[in-house]
Amino acid sequence: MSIHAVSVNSVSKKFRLYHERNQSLKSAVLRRRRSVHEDFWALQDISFEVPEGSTFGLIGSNGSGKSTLLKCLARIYTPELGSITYKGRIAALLEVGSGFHPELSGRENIFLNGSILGMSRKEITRKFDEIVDFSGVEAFIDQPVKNYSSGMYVRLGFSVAINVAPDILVVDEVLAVGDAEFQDRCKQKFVQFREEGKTVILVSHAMDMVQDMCDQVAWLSHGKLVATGEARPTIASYLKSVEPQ
Ligand SMILES: Nc1ncnc2c1ncn2[C@@H]1O[C@H](COP(=O)(O)OP(=O)(O)OP(=O)(O)O)[C@@H](O)[C@H]1O
Repeated sequence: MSIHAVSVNSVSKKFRLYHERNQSLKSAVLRRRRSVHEDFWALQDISFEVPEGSTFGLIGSNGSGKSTLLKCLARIYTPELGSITYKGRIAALLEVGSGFHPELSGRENIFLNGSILGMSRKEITRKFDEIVDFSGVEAFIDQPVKNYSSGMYVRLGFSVAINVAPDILVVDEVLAVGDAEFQDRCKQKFVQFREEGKTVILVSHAMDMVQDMCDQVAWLSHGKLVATGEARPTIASYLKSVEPQ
């Protein structure tokens, strides 16, 4: 029986879409404080399991709910319905620069981001050199990160996230921002993760990369789960579904 690193149980996530939001006190009074909105279910009744030690991809067209699901997995969003259970420590790398303060230096941000991700100061100090080495931004480590390029942000963010020694690493499309050499290094790191029995969950539109790296995928469409399964056949079905007729 395989052990699950993550179990997603009937998860639904709703957003409120405002049509006429009250922008002023006057409009609030005139409309008796009611804003006009409708509920939009970005995820509906999603259930699947991610086997421990696997690399797992989320695929689907634009707006299908992949990033929303990743944010639920990273506990940034709380689903209205359903639950997610985890086995182990989770670290997430979602948006370029998330968890970084622009005015602080790279060095200070390593400590800030590391502690947000659950590392102690001692642990960060011990891993500091390794984090900087992997990121390749040592020449700029004492510059405020607001002066970094988006690739440099991602390098540093990814480097901190993998050094948290997570059991589960959740990564959004951000890696696409890094250059080819950095992407290669990240891929090698994912392979090493798998060998160490760790779990990676990633979102990407690069189907060749997903096929290359993932054991299994979940395919989303309009907030619903179409299929989960072995990467190759599931990606083939997804690509067939989006082919022009
Ligand atoms: N904060 C939000 N408020 C309202 N609607 C949102 C919010 N975030 C996402 N949505 C909506 O939820 C749906 C799913 O969005 P999501 O970003 O999860 O899709 P995605 O599959 O990651 O898309 P892409 O491939 O373009 O990155 C979209 O219709 C989007 O407009």
